[in-house]
Amino acid sequence: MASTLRGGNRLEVVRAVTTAAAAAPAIDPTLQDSLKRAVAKRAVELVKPGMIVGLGTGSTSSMAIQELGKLVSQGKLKDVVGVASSYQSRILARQYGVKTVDLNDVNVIDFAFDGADEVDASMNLIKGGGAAHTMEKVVDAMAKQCIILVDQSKVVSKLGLTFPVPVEVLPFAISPVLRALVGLGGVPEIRNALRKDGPVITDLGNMVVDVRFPDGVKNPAEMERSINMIPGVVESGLFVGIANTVLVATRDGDEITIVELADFVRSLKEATASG
Ligand SMILES: O=C(CO)[C@H](O)[C@H](O)COP(=O)(O)O
Repeated sequence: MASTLRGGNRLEVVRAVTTAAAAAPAIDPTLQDSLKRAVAKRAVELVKPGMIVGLGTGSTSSMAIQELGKLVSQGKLKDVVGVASSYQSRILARQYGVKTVDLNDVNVIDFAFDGADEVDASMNLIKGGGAAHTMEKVVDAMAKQCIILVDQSKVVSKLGLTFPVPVEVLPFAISPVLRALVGLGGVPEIRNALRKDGPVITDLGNMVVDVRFPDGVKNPAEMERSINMIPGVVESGLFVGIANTVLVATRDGDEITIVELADFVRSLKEATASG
């Protein structure tokens, strides 16, 4: 799968990959929605009848659940069941006619799709923009094949320069955890709800702390371990070694193209080298 990056698209992509500042959105929201829809459709083409499917959380995963529901209702995917990673994905699955089972009722998940907030060239991820990363990590890690769906603006050269690392924390332990995160070089901030006063409370009843790292995350595997070692931390939004495939939706002239991450990164480097 190859992608040719042209004109404004290339500049836009290069900016998304190299920028340290998040002042302006890296991508036009309408284009981003079209890219998300396209990659969501591609993901569900990979689902086979009889599969147990991990259902990610977020807008891209929501589109994939809708697309999955369409195929199920057309009778093209018999005996598919979903394992939800949040209330959002469970409710959507029900709404779109995808049966769900409890995670504890399955021994294996055949295939999981999920979104991400940032992806680096080694398929390390930042997740948790929707505060669902703890359950997502369990579902994604259990899958034989975990496929991550992103638009081009999510691909970065280094994690954490733009998006903070979300950390789910037991409310009981919030103060010591905040201090420990500072000790790791982070600038933590408790995430506040938008349409509720006070903090976001996750589906599991915990708080979320967004941790900024001024120079980005140097070693994602080490940082994931260090954060998860802090007593009171439930789970960090760094996902290392979980994704098997990352599909990137990119605009190619007037067309939307879906490419694998390695191809996307290669074409980006070629485009940058050729000026
Ligand atoms: O990790 C997540 C939720 O906790 C989402 O997958 C991530 O935030 C990406 O979301 P979107 O597809 O809406 O851009």
